Amino acid sequence: RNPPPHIPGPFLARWTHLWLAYQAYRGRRYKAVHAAHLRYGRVVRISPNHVSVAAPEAISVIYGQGPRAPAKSAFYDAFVCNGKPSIFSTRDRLDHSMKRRVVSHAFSSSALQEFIPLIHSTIGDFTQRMDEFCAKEEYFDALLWFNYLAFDLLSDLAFGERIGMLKQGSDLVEISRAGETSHENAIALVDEREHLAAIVGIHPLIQTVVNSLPFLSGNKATSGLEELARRQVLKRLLSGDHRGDILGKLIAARGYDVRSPSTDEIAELTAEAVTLLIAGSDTTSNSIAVTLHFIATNPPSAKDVPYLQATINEGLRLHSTTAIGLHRYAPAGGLVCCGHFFPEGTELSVPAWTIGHDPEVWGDPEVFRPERWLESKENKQYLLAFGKGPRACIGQNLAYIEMISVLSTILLRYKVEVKSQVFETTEGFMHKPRDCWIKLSLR
Ligand code: HEM
Repeated sequence: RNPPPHIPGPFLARWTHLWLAYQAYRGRRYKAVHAAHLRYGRVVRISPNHVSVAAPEAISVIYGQGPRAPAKSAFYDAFVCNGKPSIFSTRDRLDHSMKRRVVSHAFSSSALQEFIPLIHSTIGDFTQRMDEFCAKEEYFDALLWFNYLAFDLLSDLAFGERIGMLKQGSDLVEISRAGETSHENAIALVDEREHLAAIVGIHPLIQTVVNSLPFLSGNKATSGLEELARRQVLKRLLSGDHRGDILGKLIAARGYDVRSPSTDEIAELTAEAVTLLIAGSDTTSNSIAVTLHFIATNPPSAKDVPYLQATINEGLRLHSTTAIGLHRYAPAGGLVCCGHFFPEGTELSVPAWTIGHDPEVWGDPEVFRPERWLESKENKQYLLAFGKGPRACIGQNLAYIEMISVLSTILLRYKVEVKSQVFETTEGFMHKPRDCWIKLSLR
């Protein structure tokens, strides 16, 4: 079942999963895998049973459609919440198609049209808070505020109620554990859960050992987020409301009786709610922060919506919000990719950061040049920020609406100065900036 023995890779990675797990622990997996590709070539072993393929032609093979499409690997078990796989973490093809059909109601173009006034109203509140920073004429960490905005936006669309971070100017949320209530930072909970999952997902044994240690901060973060999501789900069910929020659409599509939901139904909705909270907030806010940084540190240019969308794509590529390769298994009968045969069960991935920085694909990959997206529509097939194939991001259109609305509001209303020309990043499952210090003044 192991991949062919001649595939090169870092010495330790040939023998143990701990090499990759250690890189993930250090928050630099994408850098280590990229360095391995520079040294060993396009096809590299990054764990005893895992081969990273940094070739554009591998994208449609490893993330392909159809009955023999490689399925998500056991890596995703680390993202299962409450013992119930969500649309994101389920590995079973049938279960996934059924969930995707149900969830897609909430992301259809008519649903997105309904969401636009809600998005604008939350951005209105965000703008008020930004005006206060303008008046202070001081640098502030805008990443925090993009996070508050994204959480409020997402909770409004998902549960029909904003968590209220913009209003309180903080991400503290109430969490009850074993009868005790405390206030915890929601953003830290998301970061810790995501980071832990990205490490332990690398091998089932690591998952078993780490999951048995409930005192670890990542495990506490998981239970905290589950509790937060379960509370929102119960509140939403008990309200008996018929609002068109994402949870409402899920409940309707499933035909659940909101007056007497079963434990199983609550667990399922909670798993989807945690996924929405994590997948929909952190990702968008980090992408907004890096794109704003790139805009502020590069010469000003035309500002219409297609150009802004091109700018966002360039930010997603250059920073690579999704930087690691997303894990898949070679299907029954194996798979041929880039001239190699991989037996069934070989873990395979295409490293998003490496593809986003491949000179053969982009020509000048280190240059921030939004025009490349207007020059060629072909480029989109190499942008891995939203994944590809049947498991690609279902929230992609919503994310673009959010990012375009927020960035155009900021750029039209304020002049933006960044404190530093460079930003430091870290990596959990997603690749994110550590902060985004800016100063705003009214135009
Ligand atoms: C810039 C913003 C975003 C980025 C970069 C992003 C990235 C991704 C990626 C890379 C995947 C595929 C993961 C994999 O194969 O392992 C994914 C899946 C997913 N995303 Fe997003 N996402 C973003 C915004 C959103 C939003 C706003 C939502 C919802 C509110 C969302 C919900 C989901 C869901 C539910 C999945 C699982 C889809 C499936 O397996 O069928 N995402 N996202």
